Amino acid sequence: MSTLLQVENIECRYDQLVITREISFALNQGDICCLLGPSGCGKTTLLRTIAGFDPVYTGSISLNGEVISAPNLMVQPEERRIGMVFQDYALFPHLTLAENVAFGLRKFSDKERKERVCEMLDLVNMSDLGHRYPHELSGGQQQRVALARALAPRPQIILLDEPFSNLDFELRKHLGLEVRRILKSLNISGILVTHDQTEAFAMADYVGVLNQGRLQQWDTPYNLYHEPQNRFVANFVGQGYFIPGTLQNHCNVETEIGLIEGNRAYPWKDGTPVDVLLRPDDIVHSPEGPIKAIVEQFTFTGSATLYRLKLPSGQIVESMFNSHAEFSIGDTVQLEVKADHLILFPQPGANVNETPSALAEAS
Ligand SMILES: Nc1ncnc2c1ncn2[C@@H]1O[C@H](COP(=O)(O)OP(=O)(O)OP(=O)(O)O)[C@@H](O)[C@H]1O
Repeated sequence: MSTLLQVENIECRYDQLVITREISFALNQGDICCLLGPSGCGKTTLLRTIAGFDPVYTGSISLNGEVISAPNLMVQPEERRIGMVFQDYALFPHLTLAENVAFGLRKFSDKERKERVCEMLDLVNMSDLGHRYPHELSGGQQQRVALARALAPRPQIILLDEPFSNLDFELRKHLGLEVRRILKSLNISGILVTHDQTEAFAMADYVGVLNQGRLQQWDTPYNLYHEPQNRFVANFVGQGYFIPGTLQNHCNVETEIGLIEGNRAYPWKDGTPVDVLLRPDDIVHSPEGPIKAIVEQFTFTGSATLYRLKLPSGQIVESMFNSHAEFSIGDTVQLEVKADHLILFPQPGANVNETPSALAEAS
């Protein structure tokens, strides 16, 4: 597979204010990625920079091996073969849907333009509605037309800036999967900006987690959840709580709920104070289980119920119970830990005293 987009060590600024720094990632032809992060972390700035609306201060962006952004170099947005889909659809209200889709096709012949408009409206399941105006459509329909318009000039890559955030939950889920299907069927790459993790996981092959203008991790959804590289990613992606403990034999942790056994070695000395990440699926309801906790809160989700539980020390953990196991706030429940691998971080200020040779021995 060939690299389509290469973002190398870019820094973006508004005036002298640094917004994103040291951002690097690459996207292969046909891959869909997502930029995920809290409000204000720089997702839209990064997207606008890739689109060519904003310059880079350092580093470079290349598309198909050609540099399109570097300090003092900025290929114009319309020359980049990059399509954009915005949160507010941004359709031209005075043009019909067909005219909206045809808008970027001025260089095509009349015949080609007509064919392309039909093909694109068909692709987004709107072929019967080409004569309508945007105000005659629902939000979901308008966003489909916006996608058709962005895809019509055959871009190499589509940038989607929170495209579903004005839509209700069910429609977002449905449209997200549909957009993925459409992009995959055309082998067109996409970059989606969102702060909705479920959307990112459902749509993207790779997710870049940003915080305060820096890329924290670029990885598959599976790895972000199971192998977070730092505390920010561990907290931001998925649910879960850290509980404190001390490292033993490089892989196990002694905690208030007993010895939690891990199956991988960490390079820190025995006795290092660590925090263990426990996801709701790492702690399971077990009527004979050795751990007792009090129900603080619960959220019924249908097939399962997420319980927020207080351990004797006051430490909070979460656990996903089968929804048939019903408990009320204040009830005592029994639990056991079933974590197959442990995600540990040294406690802030801990002297970790890394010992690579000990790691080799332990593993
Ligand atoms: N035109 C601008 N001039 C100056 N500062 C800006 C400009 N646009 C954005 N910023 C600032 O840059 C930072 C990053 O904004 P950006 O819109 O990229 O974040 P975001 O992650 O997309 O946030 P959100 O999820 O809320 O849309 C913010 O602090 C914002 O105030």
